[in-house]
Amino acid sequence: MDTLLKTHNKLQFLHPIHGFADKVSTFTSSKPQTLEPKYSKKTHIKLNKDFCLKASSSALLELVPETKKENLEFDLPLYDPSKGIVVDLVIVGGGPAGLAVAQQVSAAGLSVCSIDPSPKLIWPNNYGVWVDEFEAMDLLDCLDTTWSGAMVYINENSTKDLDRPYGRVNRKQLKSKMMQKCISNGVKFHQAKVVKVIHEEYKSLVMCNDGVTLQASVVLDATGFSRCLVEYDKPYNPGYQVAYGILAEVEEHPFDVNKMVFMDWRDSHLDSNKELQERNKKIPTFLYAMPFSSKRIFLEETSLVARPGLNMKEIQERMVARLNHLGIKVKSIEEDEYCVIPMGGPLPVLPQRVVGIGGTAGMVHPSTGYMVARTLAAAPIVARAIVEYLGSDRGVLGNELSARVWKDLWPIERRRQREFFCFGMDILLKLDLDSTRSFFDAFFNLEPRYWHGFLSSRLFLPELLLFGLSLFSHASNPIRLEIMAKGTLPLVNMVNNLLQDKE
Ligand SMILES: CC(C)=CCC/C(C)=C/C=C/C(C)=C/C=C/C(C)=C/C=C/C=C(C)/C=C/C=C(C)/C=C/C=C(\C)CCC=C(C)C
Repeated sequence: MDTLLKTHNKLQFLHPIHGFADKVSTFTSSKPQTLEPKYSKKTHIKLNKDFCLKASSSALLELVPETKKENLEFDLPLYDPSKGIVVDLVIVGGGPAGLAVAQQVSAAGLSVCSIDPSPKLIWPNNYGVWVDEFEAMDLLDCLDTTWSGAMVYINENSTKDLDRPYGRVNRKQLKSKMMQKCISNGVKFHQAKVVKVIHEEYKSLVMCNDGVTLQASVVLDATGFSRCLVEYDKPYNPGYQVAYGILAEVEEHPFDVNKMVFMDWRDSHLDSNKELQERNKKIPTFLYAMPFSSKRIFLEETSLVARPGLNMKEIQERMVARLNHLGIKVKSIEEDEYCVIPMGGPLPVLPQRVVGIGGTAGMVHPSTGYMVARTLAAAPIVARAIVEYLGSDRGVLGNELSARVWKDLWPIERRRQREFFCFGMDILLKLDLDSTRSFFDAFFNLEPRYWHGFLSSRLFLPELLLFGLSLFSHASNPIRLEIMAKGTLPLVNMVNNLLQDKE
């Protein structure tokens, strides 16, 4: 993980592992002040048998072990700078997005070099996806746990039982699988950070912090939210998803191990702390949980989206209060994670010479913060475009080639879809706890094709309009009024943006 990007509302915004991007810009760490991301696995700290968290987040943080970075055991074929050859594609960032494109472009016989400061490091964070999304990409073997469905707790009296299987990504398996394919296809690796790119008419020079310069026909920026090379020309004003999560061994927990907890909006744990409760009513957080067994569970207190992002300490306090209330006694913590995910905001300049994918290319779902599945599904589109244009004898190179790849990545239908998702995010930003509950009550009452399609970016503008109308018709009168009052300006903005965006 590279550099501190910016400090915002006391939160530290870090690069994700280069290019890794669903629930991203996140890091696993033992202490919130730490700027370097850390990764810990199975380094439990064992506690007294009857230790129980008291109402303080510092007690929780004390359980977090010192972290160790875990690397994959691969002998990487290294790029040889002495040869001075022009490679077809240089990919900056070795996250899922970057490796997926590397794997697919190299499979077509083109030369590819992947640049990353830690190419063997296992990606941090617990990534969740809907099982059907990974099944469609033949990646079921990269899920280590699946649940037959998911629960949404709207409030103390109302729940939704979502009949859609959910899974946790096995990040080690996913990365190993991609690396193996890259290696057997002849991808070369260079361990460094990129500091600058200079473009000539038909090739680009990629300069690294170790003094090495690579020459490439195409450069792909897959560095996640660091937006290392891709340029933006509009003010950056995203919402922020902020979350704190722990993978813990507990004495017991109240959740069904066959269902993951997608959202728990209950707030009775804050009854005895009126100040926290008031703040939670204005900017609510929910619990997201993956119960692996009756004694091992991943728990994450999450602010869906806020601008500015919610303070991390506040989130930790809310989490501790919730765990106490639920009677969850944490015995040890395997790892923890801090997540700060920018959502929405403008797209990069389209087109531009450097090509992008993932967070750097605006691919986080603006209403949910999810990205892995969408990015992995976009990788073949980028790879196919690069192979088609670069491999053709039509002489498509330089700016023209990049423009065509960008067009394939962000065709008009996808840009319109994103506008609608940003409109959704603008509404979410304005909802307090009560309205958020009513909103999701209506959302999860929709026909599955609507809510599945919305969350998995499978609906395009005409269907999204039907989705919006259907949500409106399922909503209670107060939330309809709220959508009209708070959604009018975002709706006008969306319509303006849609009208201005020409093919
Ligand atoms: C990194 C890691 C590992 C982590 C991170 C953290 C977490 C855990 C996270 C989680 C998350 C989640 C769970 C999320 C979820 C989300 C969701 C569900 C979302 C949803 C959303 C929705 C929406 C936004 C919707 C919207 C709608 C609308 C806008 C509508 C409207 C309507 C109207 C206005 C009416 C009229 C009509 C038309 C327009 C046509």
